[in-house]
Amino acid sequence: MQPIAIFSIVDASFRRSRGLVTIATNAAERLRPLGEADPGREVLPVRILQVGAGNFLRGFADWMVQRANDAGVLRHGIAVMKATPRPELVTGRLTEQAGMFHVVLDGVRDGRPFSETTLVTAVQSVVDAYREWDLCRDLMREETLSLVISNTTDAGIVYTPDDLSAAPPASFPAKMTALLHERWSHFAGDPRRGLSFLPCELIEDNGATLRSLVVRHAREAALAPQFVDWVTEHCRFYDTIVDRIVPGLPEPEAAELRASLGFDDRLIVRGEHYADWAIAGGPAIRDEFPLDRAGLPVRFMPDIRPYRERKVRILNGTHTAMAAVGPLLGCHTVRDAVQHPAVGAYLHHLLQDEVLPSLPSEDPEELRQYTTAILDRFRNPALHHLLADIRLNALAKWRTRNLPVVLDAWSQGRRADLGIFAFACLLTSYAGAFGEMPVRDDETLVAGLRSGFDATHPDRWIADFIASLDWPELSDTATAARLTAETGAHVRALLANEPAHALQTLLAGHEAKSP
Ligand SMILES: NC(=O)c1ccc[n+]([C@@H]2O[C@H](COP(=O)([O-])OP(=O)(O)OC[C@H]3O[C@@H](n4cnc5c(N)ncnc54)[C@H](O)[C@@H]3O)[C@@H](O)[C@H]2O)c1
Ligand SMILES: O=P(O)(O)OC[C@@H](O)[C@@H](O)[C@H](O)[C@H](O)CO
Repeated sequence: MQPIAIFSIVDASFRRSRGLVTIATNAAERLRPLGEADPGREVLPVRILQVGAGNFLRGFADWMVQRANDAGVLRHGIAVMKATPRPELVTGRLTEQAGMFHVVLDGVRDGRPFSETTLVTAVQSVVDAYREWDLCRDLMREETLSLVISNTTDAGIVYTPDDLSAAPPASFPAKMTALLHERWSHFAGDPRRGLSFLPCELIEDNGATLRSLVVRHAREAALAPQFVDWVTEHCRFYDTIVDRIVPGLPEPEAAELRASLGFDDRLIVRGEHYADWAIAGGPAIRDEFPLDRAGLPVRFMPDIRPYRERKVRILNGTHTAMAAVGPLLGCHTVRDAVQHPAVGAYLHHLLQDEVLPSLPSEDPEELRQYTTAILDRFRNPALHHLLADIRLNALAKWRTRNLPVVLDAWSQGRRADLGIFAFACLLTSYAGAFGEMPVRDDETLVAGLRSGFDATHPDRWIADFIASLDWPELSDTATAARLTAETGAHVRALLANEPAHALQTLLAGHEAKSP
């Protein structure tokens, strides 16, 4: 077995070592503070496997681990695994930068601009599942390893038939199954070597779903029943819900930040100061990963489902709606949308009249304050959160974040015109009704929308599109018919007038009906 190699700034040569790391020889130069001495970086035991190294994990989980390490609460090194086959700059840069990068948190505190910068040095190694699968397997033989943190987007925790003997298996759950099997074999089923999974994907029951997929892959591959028992009894899969807005950082702004920091850091991530990590677990995970004891915003609780639902419906659902409606009225960023007179009013009514009534709460005032705080976060002057980025895969997001609000409203005898208006905006703009806008969504669905589009007879087009959706929520004929009819009405209004006019008319009618 190859030993795990680590980045160390103390090792100024950053030579390629025998183990997990490919290290650029000039990494120390690239990250050294201009004119300052080598900070003398500590070598940490690798306790965390991190799957993915996107903006969010860097600005949230890595930031938390770093803060807890700095506070002396943890001494955790992170091994990052690149788990997608496509070429990607981030992990390459991470290797070049010896695993280090800056997290800049910007916002307003006590009415004044507030900014805080953290240099993350916790990442000790980077492995590529597609080029270095053997090294990923070696990592599983490390005694110190105890946690797996992932963010593979909403598309990562899914079942597809897979080959566990491939190098690597294709899907994230199948990769985890193969790696866990390696660990189980190496440690001869030792119960103490089970791992704790903290998935950050925003899907419902993320931990439980990942566990069920690992067990399914193990059974389908006819792995030993003792392995399945070890997974279910000695590995722990926690449901978690994460919250921190971490938009991508476009190059002109990134260059400014690099200049102001004095580091040639190509992986700077910028986000808001607010953060919340709710983990469905008790004393065991809290003792294993006591981030809260370092003053970090992490909560351990028996059931996170209510928190997840309100966060996804209020924050992410509002993001999805504004990303559908805002660009049609000239808004480019989240702040543009909340500050736009008509779009802002639309979002206010969407939240007050459709989203909040869909969320049962013992403390409505607390829920209102939570909502107000989210709208304030959307106004953060330091962040330029592009609606175009949030529109990525917006059809699936509307389905998981907005459609449940619509269906709850209907089942409670209320209307949900505003949520459906967002769907109509999405469909018409994807079809090209308002000129060419960049579309990054399910290619089959978008092709269907475009080929069938008929501005003069939109009803048939909408009916065909909704009938083509393989969404179990619409399997009931009456529900599908109602969504078709109501979306069709909004589409006709959008096509007959400018979107701004359609929105004004919708709001005027809505306000007239509101109590
Ligand atoms: N950025 C935020 O503000 C924020 C906040 C909370 C949650 N999230 C969630 O994070 C995700 C987006 O992350 P980001 O903003 O860091 O984007 P990003 O594009 O920077 O990173 C996405 C990461 O996911 C990895 N990935 C994608 N598909 C994968 C797969 N099938 N298997 C393994 N890895 C896979 C990519 O390699 C990359 O590392 C979304 O699902 C979002 O809901 C983002
Ligand atoms: O990242 P997405 O594309 O799934 O969703 C866009 C935003 O709604 C999301 O990233 C939020 O900023 C985040 O969930 C805040 O915690």
